[in-house]
Amino acid sequence: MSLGMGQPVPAHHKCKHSLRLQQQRPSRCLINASKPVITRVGKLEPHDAVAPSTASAVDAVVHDGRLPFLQTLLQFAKPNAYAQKVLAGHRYAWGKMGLAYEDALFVADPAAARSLLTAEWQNGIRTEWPPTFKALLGEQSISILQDPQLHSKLRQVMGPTFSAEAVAGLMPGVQQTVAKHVGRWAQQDSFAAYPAARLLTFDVLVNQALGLGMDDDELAHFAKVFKQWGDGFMPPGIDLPFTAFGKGMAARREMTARVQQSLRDPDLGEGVVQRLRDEFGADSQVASDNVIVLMFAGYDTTSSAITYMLNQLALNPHVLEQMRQEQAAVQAQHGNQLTPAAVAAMPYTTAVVKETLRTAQVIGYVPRVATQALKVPGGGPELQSGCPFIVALGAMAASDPAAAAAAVSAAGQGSPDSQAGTVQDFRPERWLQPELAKSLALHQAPFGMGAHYCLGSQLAMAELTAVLAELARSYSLTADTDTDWPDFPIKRPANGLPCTLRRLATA
Ligand code: HEM
Repeated sequence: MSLGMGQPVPAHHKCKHSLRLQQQRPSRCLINASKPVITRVGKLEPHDAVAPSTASAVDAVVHDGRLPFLQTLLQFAKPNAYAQKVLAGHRYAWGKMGLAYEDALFVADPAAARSLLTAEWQNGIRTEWPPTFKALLGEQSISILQDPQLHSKLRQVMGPTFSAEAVAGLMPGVQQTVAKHVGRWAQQDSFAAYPAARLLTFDVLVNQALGLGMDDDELAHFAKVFKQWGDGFMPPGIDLPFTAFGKGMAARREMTARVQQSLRDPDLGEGVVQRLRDEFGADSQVASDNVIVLMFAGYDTTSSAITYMLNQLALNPHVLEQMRQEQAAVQAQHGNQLTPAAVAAMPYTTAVVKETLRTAQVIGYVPRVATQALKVPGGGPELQSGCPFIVALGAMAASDPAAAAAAVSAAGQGSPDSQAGTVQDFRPERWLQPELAKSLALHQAPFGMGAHYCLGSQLAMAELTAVLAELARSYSLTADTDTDWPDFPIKRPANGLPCTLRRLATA
């Protein structure tokens, strides 16, 4: 799901003081701000990866990452990059957020972030969405609702569809859908990867995961409706027929009507839609809001990741080559089906999926608000009730010393492609090095953490794996990778990523 940092926070949750007051007296959001700001102390160092922060007075020091007004505009096009700029390599930073230019705490300490999000309901932490998100997703959707019992019930009802076992059962359909779309891509001289990946993930979602039974025409129509709906999330959210938000709301009404048609269908097959209906009733808003939120959460995110993966493969042909060898061995032993045993026999391909998610940072941050006074665990600062904060997943991932360590070790071995040696280098093999596992597990959280941990992570991994297997087994790939990647409302290539696929003579 894409999350909006560059969005106004509702007034009742704002820290009320101005920037000028912030600089003159202790912040309402940050009790320890009266201490002197010593930015060096809070900086993430490589040893932090293996020794997560423990209670310590010095950790409470927060970097002052408040940027000049013009620089805060970066949050609207590249909020993940903005969060990293505010943090500037520190565990915690005090930065500006949203149209209203509010103060928020940015958190990049992996242990503290995990601890905060794991117990978020108990700690009075809530997801904090701007009004456009609430209106477009629905007040009763799992991401928006503020009732812990209903949240837990929804996870129980929807979870079984997305468990590892259930996704293994969906895999034949996912694999078939992927083969159909990739085959169509290869029939064109060139195709734009981003819209093509969107159509693929929409197909998987509505027909495999949700069982809504859309044919190609309806699929193409609702993919457009969905785009119109997605465009509505951009602020300022004025509900008129000609504004993006107004058109988004019209799209939501059309989607709700289509979802309700399935909910009321007596022949509806087994699955998550049927379970929502049985639990909450065919006409309930809880059921329809949560079918829609599943589409929202699973569509843009996965298509963004697939597109970024194609970009990385085009830039790193040796990775595709290495997967080809692995896939040939897997096919020889397990046949063509991506059974659990076959997937378990492809560690390098799985490492490519993980490295894609690490470098793509599809969701670079998750926004929250403290609804009661809160001490950030592990010696972090204190927040007062009403203070917004951002868990900066992207900054955390980028501070992972395992990334830099792999680059350094590859350079030491004289690897030909190791000159750059930065954490952004695409090196799937880092996931196969046992000595880096602890650090990667601590810092990499592409699917979030804790109470709101991504419900569809297994499905997303399955889709990425199926695309990689299909490409490596049967196609060569080139792409125009010379493009910018804005990341709001979702990370995507400005040029759509024109690609060419050719079927291998041996396929
Ligand atoms: C690469 C693809 C994906 C990424 C990177 C991703 C990432 C995330 C993240 C970071 C969160 C946590 C948000 C928060 O803490 O506020 C989340 C939540 C969620 N995701 Fe995903 N996701 C992906 C694919 C999917 C798919 C395929 C589905 C299902 C079809 C899905 C369903 C959900 C749902 C329902 C939630 C809300 C869970 C809750 O609030 O309890 N996601 N996702």
